[in-house]
Amino acid sequence: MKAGIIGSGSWATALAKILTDNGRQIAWWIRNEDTIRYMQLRHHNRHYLTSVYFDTSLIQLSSNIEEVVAASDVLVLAVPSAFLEDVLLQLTPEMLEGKKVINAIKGLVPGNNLLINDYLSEIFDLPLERYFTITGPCHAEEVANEKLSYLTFSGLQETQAQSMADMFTNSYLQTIVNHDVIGVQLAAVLKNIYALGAGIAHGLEYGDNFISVYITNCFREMQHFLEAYGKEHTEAGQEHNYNASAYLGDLLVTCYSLHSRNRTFGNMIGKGYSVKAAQLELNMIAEGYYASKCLFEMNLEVGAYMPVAQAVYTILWQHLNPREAFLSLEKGFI
Ligand SMILES: NC(=O)C1=CN([C@@H]2O[C@H](COP(=O)(O)OP(=O)(O)OC[C@H]3O[C@@H](n4cnc5c(N)ncnc54)[C@H](O)[C@@H]3O)[C@@H](O)[C@H]2O)C=CC1
Ligand SMILES: O=C(CO)COP(=O)(O)O
Repeated sequence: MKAGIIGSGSWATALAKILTDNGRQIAWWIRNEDTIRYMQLRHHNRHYLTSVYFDTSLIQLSSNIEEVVAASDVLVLAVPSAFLEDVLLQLTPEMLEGKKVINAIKGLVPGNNLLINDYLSEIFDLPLERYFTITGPCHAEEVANEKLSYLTFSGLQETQAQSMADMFTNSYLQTIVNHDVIGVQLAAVLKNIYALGAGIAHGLEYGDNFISVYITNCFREMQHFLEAYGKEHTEAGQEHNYNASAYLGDLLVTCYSLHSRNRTFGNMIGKGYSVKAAQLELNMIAEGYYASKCLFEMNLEVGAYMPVAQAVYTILWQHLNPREAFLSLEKGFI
């Protein structure tokens, strides 16, 4: 099974490293011709995870996405959610016929608030049986340094998810499989919002004691949302272990790790930067910014009690003063 990676940011680069470290041939779509030429010449990505060197004899590099799709059995989506539509609009449903898709994006499609599987089903007729996700607490920078990490592969059928996971498993990368292909995506979207909020709290100079209480409450809120969403949208009677690393673990790492772009972005907001200034300074994508709006709109239908996610949305999109927002959150925490 040959994988085609779509995207060339830090996560795409980390996933390409894992696959090629495992001796796998990959096709890799990189938007920018200069980045491709540089990779061919110097064997690394000039912009992201620059310490990672590749055996380029294993890689078919192309800025033509059709070529990469045609050469692959399974596509790994790893562009930030905000650019996904632009990238995929270059494809047609026929080009995806028979292909499997692994979504590594932790976000919803902005504008229509769709989960990536719903978007792929609507536009490309991709059935959920051919759709898988990669989630879990895993910063690309630690993959670059081969620090032991765990990724969860989800799919409707665990045996198929296992065959996706097997391509990635190695000495520094353990894999876990589950069938909660919808729940893990929502957990990943939510944890980005909460990590952004943890950054805001940090920027406001709350201490470790408060932040642990904050995260505890976020975890409860995450479960409320997943349960409320699940009642409407997934098969009844499915039990989920929210204490697993794809849910709780990713919330923890993103709220605490200094690698987190969401936390860093939030920290700047807490310190008084405007959204625009924080985006310019970060120069990378904080998915939680887009996710907070998508989630707010989605929750108008789902109706879960989401005071933290709502506070983050109101700070970022409606200019609520972060200090005031956190003062009112403080009162409701347990
Ligand atoms: N970085 C990480 O440690 C992890 C990231 N993810 C997820 O992976 C996804 C991708 O994030 P990263 O690779 O970290 O982002 P990044 O900020 O490292 O890279 C951004 C990428 O977007 C590309 N880009 C910029 N403008 C574009 C445009 N107009 N059209 C198409 N592409 C454009 C850039 O060339 C670059 O490849 C996100 O959903 C993120 O949540 C998931 C797990 C870990
Ligand atoms: O998803 C991630 C870690 O699991 C990456 O989080 P950030 O986008 O906040 O860096």
